[in-house]
Amino acid sequence: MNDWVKARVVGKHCWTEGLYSLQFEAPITNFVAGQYIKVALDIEGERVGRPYSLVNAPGEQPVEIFFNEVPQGPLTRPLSALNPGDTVWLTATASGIFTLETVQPARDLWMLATGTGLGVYLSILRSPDPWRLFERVILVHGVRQGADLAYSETLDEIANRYPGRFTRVAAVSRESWPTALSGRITDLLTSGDLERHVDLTIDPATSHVMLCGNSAMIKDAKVILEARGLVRHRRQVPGHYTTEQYH
Ligand SMILES: Cc1cc2nc3c(=O)[nH]c(=O)nc-3n(C[C@H](O)[C@H](O)[C@H](O)COP(=O)(O)OP(=O)(O)OC[C@H]3O[C@@H](n4cnc5c(N)ncnc54)[C@H](O)[C@@H]3O)c2cc1C
Repeated sequence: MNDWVKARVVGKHCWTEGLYSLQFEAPITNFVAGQYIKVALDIEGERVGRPYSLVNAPGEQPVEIFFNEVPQGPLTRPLSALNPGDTVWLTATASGIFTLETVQPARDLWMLATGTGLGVYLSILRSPDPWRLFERVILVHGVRQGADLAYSETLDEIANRYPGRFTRVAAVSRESWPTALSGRITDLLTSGDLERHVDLTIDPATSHVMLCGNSAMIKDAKVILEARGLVRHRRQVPGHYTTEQYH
């Protein structure tokens, strides 16, 4: 059973066609960075809910999600039509284990995201956790078009707050973009271009890798990482990479 609470939309941002952030006034503060809530609307008499990572840090308001419209998706089309003042249902309790809670400290934390998978890392980056556990944090955001590179001001602020410790890499796969590497994250891993660009190597002795986004990226990245000796992290058996699959 979901513990639904009614929440009011207090902010909306459209980054580019079909790519949105929504902010809610809701009593959800007690969560671990990296967790998600469910967001629901009553559509034709039925409550349609889907999980969304929290973008805000624990204790910060407003509650925020980052999502893209999915053609024929039952929820995202009506969700993107909401405006400040409208109401939605949210689960009051956040869930999920894609957090840094059980991860062993290492030198480098690599956060690899495709599309809206960026959102979960914003919450983690805004929390004290990565800065307590890792010396260097490398965020890699893979998108199809340069216009999909959302939250750049937020990422600039984080870079300014942690000089020399935070590196952010954009990878754009379907067009050439001035500030980005060209290609998919997995291809840039295979070619070595990503690590050459950052001047760091993903290695089980020094790295923890988080993977968030679509199933193809996660499946291919797992193969690449395991070939290099990284093993999946589990609560009871610490390893080197963790995953959160959105679709
Ligand atoms: C733990 C978890 C956290 C998630 N967090 C986020 C988040 O922060 N932001 C976000 O945008 N989505 C997130 N998702 C996906 C989200 O829950 C919905 O599936 C998505 O927003 C589409 O909802 P829908 O009802 O319109 O379509 P659905 O009925 O959910 O899906 C319709 C079809 O679209 C595919 N699909 C789902 N999401 C996408 C996508 N983003 N792009 C392309 N195809 C997709 C599904 O695999 C399915 O085939 C998360 C999923 C999980 C499991």
